[in-house]
Amino acid sequence: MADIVLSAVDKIFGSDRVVSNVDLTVENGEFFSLLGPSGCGKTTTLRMIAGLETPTSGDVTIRGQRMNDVPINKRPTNLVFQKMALFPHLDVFENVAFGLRLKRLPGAEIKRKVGDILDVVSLTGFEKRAVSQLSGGQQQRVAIARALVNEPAVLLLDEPLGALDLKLQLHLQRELRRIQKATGTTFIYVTHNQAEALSMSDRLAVMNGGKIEQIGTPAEMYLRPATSFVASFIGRTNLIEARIDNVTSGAAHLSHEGLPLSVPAEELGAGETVMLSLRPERIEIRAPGAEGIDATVTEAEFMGSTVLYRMKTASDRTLIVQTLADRAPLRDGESARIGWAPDAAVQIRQTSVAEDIE
Ligand SMILES: Nc1ncnc2c1ncn2[C@@H]1O[C@H](COP(=O)(O)OP(=O)(O)OP(=O)(O)O)[C@@H](O)[C@H]1O
Repeated sequence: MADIVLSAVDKIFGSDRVVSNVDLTVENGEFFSLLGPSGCGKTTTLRMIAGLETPTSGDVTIRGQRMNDVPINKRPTNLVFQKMALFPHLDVFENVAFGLRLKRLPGAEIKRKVGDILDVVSLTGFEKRAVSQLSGGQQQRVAIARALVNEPAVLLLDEPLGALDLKLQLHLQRELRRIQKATGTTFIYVTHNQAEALSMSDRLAVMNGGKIEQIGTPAEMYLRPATSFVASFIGRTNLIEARIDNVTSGAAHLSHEGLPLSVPAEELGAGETVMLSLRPERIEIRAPGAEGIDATVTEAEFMGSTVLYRMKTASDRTLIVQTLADRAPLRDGESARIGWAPDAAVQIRQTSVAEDIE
């Protein structure tokens, strides 16, 4: 059963439509991320699921029940923010036990539940520790334990790792994924960090300007982006606009920089202009004289296992090329033969292009 369904949800603040016609289904037990740049409406969407905001129009349904008018404390959801306020005067055990004490559960049951959840978040042995004596990552795990101990059907997480350093973020990403699988809780995770969303999610939605651009698995989003925004926001890409030369048996043929490309044709015809995404790793550096074109390195970025080049072609176009760092890197100004397989690009719809934030 779907845990959460948003249908035609709009949120308007004053004259700003910050969430626009959002349709979304999250399945039971899924790790689902809302990914997008700052201000795209992902937090507002999460807050409407939590009950902190009311949709201007459309419906939010959780486990088959329409939630629009259900107050936050009556929803089967719990929220974890970037900076969780723990109770500084209570120890770890009491911070986690807080919600259970409010429910007046028997002491033995509270002890068992808190013990179980501290085990899940790898904090067994920290029960009596003051929260002020914990690291940032440990505090965030206490916050997550406090939310999970109430056994919510859905845990809503708004950039919960945003305030932590990179190493801790990477560690807790894996921990969160493990916790989610161990408890089977549905997670809806808001982030602007594409690497985080790709590595953790079963599926994700990319939002831009209040709208959902695409929903899919991480591999689908990367390998078959639907729009120019998704192609440029998730990973890097070369966006190519080209005219179709001819169409044969379901494939449209065109060329870029004189090299052939083809995409499944469906409803395309010769002469039409299409937009394609050609990932940097699909462009190969070839031996001198091999089939391809010559291009000159204008910038080389050594990234460890790979090298990223910006290369200029004879017609003064820049292509981004990424190769394994298994050969001596090309230097600025050096020229090389490059090429690609005809099926290296995918067709996309033109929307906006994500700004390079790196
Ligand atoms: N209560 C409010 N009143 C007016 N405008 C708001 C309110 N809350 C959010 N907004 C606006 O709605 C837009 C979307 O905000 P939202 O917080 O949902 O974005 P976001 O994608 O989560 O961004 P970020 O990652 O920066 O938090 C922003 O332009 C924001 O300024």
